[in-house]
Amino acid sequence: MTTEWSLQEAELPPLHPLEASRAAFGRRADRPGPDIPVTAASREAVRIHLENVLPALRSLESQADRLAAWGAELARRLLGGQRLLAAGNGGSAAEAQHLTAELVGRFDGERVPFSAISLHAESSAVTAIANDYGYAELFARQVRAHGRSGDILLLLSTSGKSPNLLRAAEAAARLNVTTWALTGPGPNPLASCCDDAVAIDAVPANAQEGHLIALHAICRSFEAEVARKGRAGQGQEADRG
Ligand SMILES: O=C(CO)[C@@H](O)[C@H](O)[C@H](O)[C@H](O)COP(=O)(O)O
Repeated sequence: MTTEWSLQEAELPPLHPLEASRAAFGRRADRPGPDIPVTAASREAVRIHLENVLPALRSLESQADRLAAWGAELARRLLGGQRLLAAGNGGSAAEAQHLTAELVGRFDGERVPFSAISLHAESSAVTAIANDYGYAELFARQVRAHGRSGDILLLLSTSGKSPNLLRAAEAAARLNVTTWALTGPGPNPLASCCDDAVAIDAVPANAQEGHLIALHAICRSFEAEVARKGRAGQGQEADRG
């Protein structure tokens, strides 16, 4: 802050506590919501949505060990030079991309980058494949291009029925690429045809929110395993002197 600016600030009259809160948060602190009318239907829709977050969380909690196992296994594979491929449609595409960004960039601390690709984010390949081979082939073709034996393919879907994800799982199986499905309520075709699945027992939008929590949980386990392997490696180095 420059001296000039600090002088100007000091000259301002002190804000009333309510005004200060308004300035900080952009709305009046004595009201629960924005200064626009809210209908009973809107309020009820929001209440129900928030209420439906809990079943998604409970469903995730009951599958915590599987999420921990996925994170640890993902760490072992990526540390061994394998790759994560991920895909989804719409909101699930955004979730998949969130995970690959955590792995290529970083999640919660400094570490090496890992190989992870969101297949739907390859815009030129996506438009070309959809245009030339049809939307159902979108991910299967990319799995055949990028997938190597021992890689992991994570497929995200609320319905578990999207044909392009089902075809991708089939293509992966032929290449010995491990398939994991993160879906809405099971049973569903995608969860059934993948090697392993976490199916969240909640309405679709809330299941989709649950997917982000699941991905971050996987990242926690992933980083714990990466750190554990790092410490074990350092121990071996020290033993060798
Ligand atoms: O985000 C949402 C709904 O929350 C939508 O964009 C949704 O992801 C799209 O309709 C998808 O095409 C649905 O595909 P899927 O989850 O059933 O595989």
